Amino acid sequence: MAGTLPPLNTEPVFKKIQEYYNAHSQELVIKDLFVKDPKRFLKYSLRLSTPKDGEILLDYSKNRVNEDVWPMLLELARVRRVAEARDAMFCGQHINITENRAVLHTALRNRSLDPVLLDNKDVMPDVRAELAHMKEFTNQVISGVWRGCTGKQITDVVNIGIGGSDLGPLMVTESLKPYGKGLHSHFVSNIDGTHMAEVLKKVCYETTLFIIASKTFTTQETITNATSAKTWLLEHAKDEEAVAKHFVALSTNKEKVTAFGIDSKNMFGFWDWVGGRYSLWSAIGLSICLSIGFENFEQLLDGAYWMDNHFRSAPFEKNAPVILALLGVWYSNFYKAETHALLPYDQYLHRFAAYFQQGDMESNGKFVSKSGKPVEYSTGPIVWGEPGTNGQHAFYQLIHQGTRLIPCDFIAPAQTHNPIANGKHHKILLSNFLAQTEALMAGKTSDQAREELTKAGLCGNELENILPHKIFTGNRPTNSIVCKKISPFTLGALIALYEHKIFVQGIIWDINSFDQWGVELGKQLAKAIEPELDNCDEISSHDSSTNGLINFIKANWK
Ligand SMILES: O=P(O)(O)OC[C@H]1O[C@H](O)[C@H](O)[C@@H](O)[C@@H]1O
Repeated sequence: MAGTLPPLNTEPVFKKIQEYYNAHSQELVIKDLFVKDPKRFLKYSLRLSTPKDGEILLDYSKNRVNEDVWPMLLELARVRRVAEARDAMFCGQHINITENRAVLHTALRNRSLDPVLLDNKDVMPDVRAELAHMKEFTNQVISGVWRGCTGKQITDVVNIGIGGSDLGPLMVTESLKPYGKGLHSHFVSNIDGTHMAEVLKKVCYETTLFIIASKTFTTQETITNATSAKTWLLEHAKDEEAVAKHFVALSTNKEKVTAFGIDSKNMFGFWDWVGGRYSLWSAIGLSICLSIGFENFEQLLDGAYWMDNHFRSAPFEKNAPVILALLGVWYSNFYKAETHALLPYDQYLHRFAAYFQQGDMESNGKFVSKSGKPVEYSTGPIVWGEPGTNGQHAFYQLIHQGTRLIPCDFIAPAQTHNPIANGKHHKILLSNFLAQTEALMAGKTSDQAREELTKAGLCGNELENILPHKIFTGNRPTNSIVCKKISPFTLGALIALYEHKIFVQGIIWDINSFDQWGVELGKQLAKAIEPELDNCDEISSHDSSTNGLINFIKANWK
């Protein structure tokens, strides 16, 4: 395993980058860099030649990097021993040190015949057996061989899970809707009874399959929702035997699944070396299989596997996850950017940013290094975003003219699945995709704004008063990722690209990207509060704010 790293800010190359930033950051004006170097696009873009569904283009030329700083950033990845850490992950070392676990979601999409050894045992036979089980079940449900308790074919699938057991399947199912095989997919995650109640209004017990997705099978929201779904089914079916036809479980915890009343024959397993937020490639992907069919799920795995190999083999200067990671480090640690926006120009990708909010923020939202010492630099950014062009009419104002620097990734497919109105919609969508990164980079100078206002007939005080509001400082950095179309293969590759970006950043920041202790405290306190909501007694055991809130709720809930 890679040895201990010194604090990032003490690395000589980090200090060199800091010095460079202090002396030269004002000179890094992206539009000027393009003027100076006609080959800039070629130098700072990467065409990923995938074997299926076309190339993927990563254009990172609209960033505040030049030939001085970029090699130093690449050097930073080397001195932080990213390659060694990457190999340790792929080779099954226990890199999740606080839980003493390997991190092997890449084995789930290992499409080669090579073994993947974990503590000297090949995990691949178990992985393949689980995939075979998923395939068999998926085909049975889609073809109508698997039937509900009254003999009717399944028409609706309800995935009950939360966090990693919800966001991945939901995002992929939405992203790949054009590949749907006819079943209706629903997702219930929130403990708020409204989520379950609204889904139950839409489905019929005879034709609905509930998938209870939970790595631990102890998550309060999921178990409560699953219990309510079971009660609902039994109220209608009036037969305990119905559970076996309408409930399956996806989990690592056989004991708890059986205790819940789901037969282990109807359980799809995975392992503690699959992190929740990296689990869509495992049995947790069953709702994806049921939506798009098993062959398409395999394509998703193929795409991710292709990206895994790219990450493992490409030199850093041509390695897409490493490039994205280094740009993120540059803006987070030197420009002190707080956030990173993911902006897909594809309506099907409308949950992409939400998915990577968990992927990134749960992985890299850490304040201590692997050795347990507080870090003296910022780690994971706030990740957010909405699909274009909706975002343009909402929050892009701040990206263009606000006081904060917000690095953005723009993602678009050249082809749409829905070329309605003779492709007009997609042409407008792509024009906006292209215009935004150009506008963010180029901005609008005072002279340009003045000229426009003059042409519009303004002059004197009227012109001078409005002028400052019309200026765009520009120089706002973006990456553009373009693929041919959003296919299962391409999506698999895109997801793996971001997973590995997050991994590389975690290594550079020397944090454990694979635990999530930060979500525990709130759960503990909620457990303590729950019994206090059982009666109308006035509560005084907390701080006065929490007491006040509890007592207000109690006074108003009836
Ligand atoms: O799959 P489960 O065990 O039900 O866990 C669901 C989710 O809950 C936890 O609180 C974690 O923060 C997530 O990483 C996890 O994905």
